Amino acid sequence: MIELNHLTKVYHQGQVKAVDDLNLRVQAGELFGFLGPNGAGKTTTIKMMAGLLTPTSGEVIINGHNMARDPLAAKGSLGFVPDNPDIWEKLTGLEYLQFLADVYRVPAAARQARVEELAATFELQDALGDNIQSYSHGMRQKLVLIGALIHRPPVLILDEPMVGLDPSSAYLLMDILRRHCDAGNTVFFSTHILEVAERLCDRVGIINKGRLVTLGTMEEIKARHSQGEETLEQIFLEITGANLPPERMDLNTSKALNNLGQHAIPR
Ligand SMILES: Nc1ncnc2c1ncn2[C@@H]1O[C@H](COP(=O)(O)OP(=O)(O)OP(=O)(O)O)[C@@H](O)[C@H]1O
Repeated sequence: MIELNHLTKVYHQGQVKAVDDLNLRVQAGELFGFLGPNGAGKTTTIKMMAGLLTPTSGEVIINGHNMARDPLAAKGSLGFVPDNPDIWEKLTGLEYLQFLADVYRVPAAARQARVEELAATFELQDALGDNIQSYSHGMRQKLVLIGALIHRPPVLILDEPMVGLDPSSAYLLMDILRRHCDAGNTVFFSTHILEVAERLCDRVGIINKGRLVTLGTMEEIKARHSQGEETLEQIFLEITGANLPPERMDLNTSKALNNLGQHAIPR
């Protein structure tokens, strides 16, 4: 479970309020999508949730542990995938995973089986002996994902996890996120791919200029913000005040969806 209470982050001695009094609860078993235009405050929120940034005020509670008061327990309860998979390039994939398994105190007896299972799921098993510097962006992203799942965290937080993944890997990731939730865990991820959020998430929240502007299931959001058949993209444009025509608004969205091709998005 994730709980954010009055979470606020101010940069530049008060000139930029990146996150403004954010209140949110994401339950166990819930897959939550965090949407917002560029600069809305998504990464800042996620970095505070992961314990990488100190809030100006407010609190983050992960699986019942307060991030400020009990950071080890809070961080031990979460897996984190940052928006850029910058990892130690001189290590092999396996060394990187062993290091994370040490950090998260994964019992030695369980380690090998978990690494093998996750590497097989992401089809990375043949590359684990190679230096990370030889990995493609997508392979690095997969390795970071495996590292984030190595300790079976009850809370998984991901910042734009679909970026850089090919269609089948993106599909695989969505399936894994859904299964992680169905096993009773909490998943929170930011995305620009609105249709992925629409099809995959139990609830979504849209942040704009640091404030949570709407929150709920797709049905709830549509009932609240639309008169008829608007898509999430149209609602998003309307409530974030973006005024580009939909076909130009988010090239990532249409490109990513084209890439996904005929893959059905798992529910
Ligand atoms: N280290 C920083 N110092 C000063 N301002 C910052 C810093 N990091 C972010 N900001 C500002 O805070 C606001 C929110 O940024 P943030 O990166 O959280 O948005 P985002 O929703 O993740 O954007 P994007 O979708 O483009 O990644 C922006 O106005 C940004 O310029």
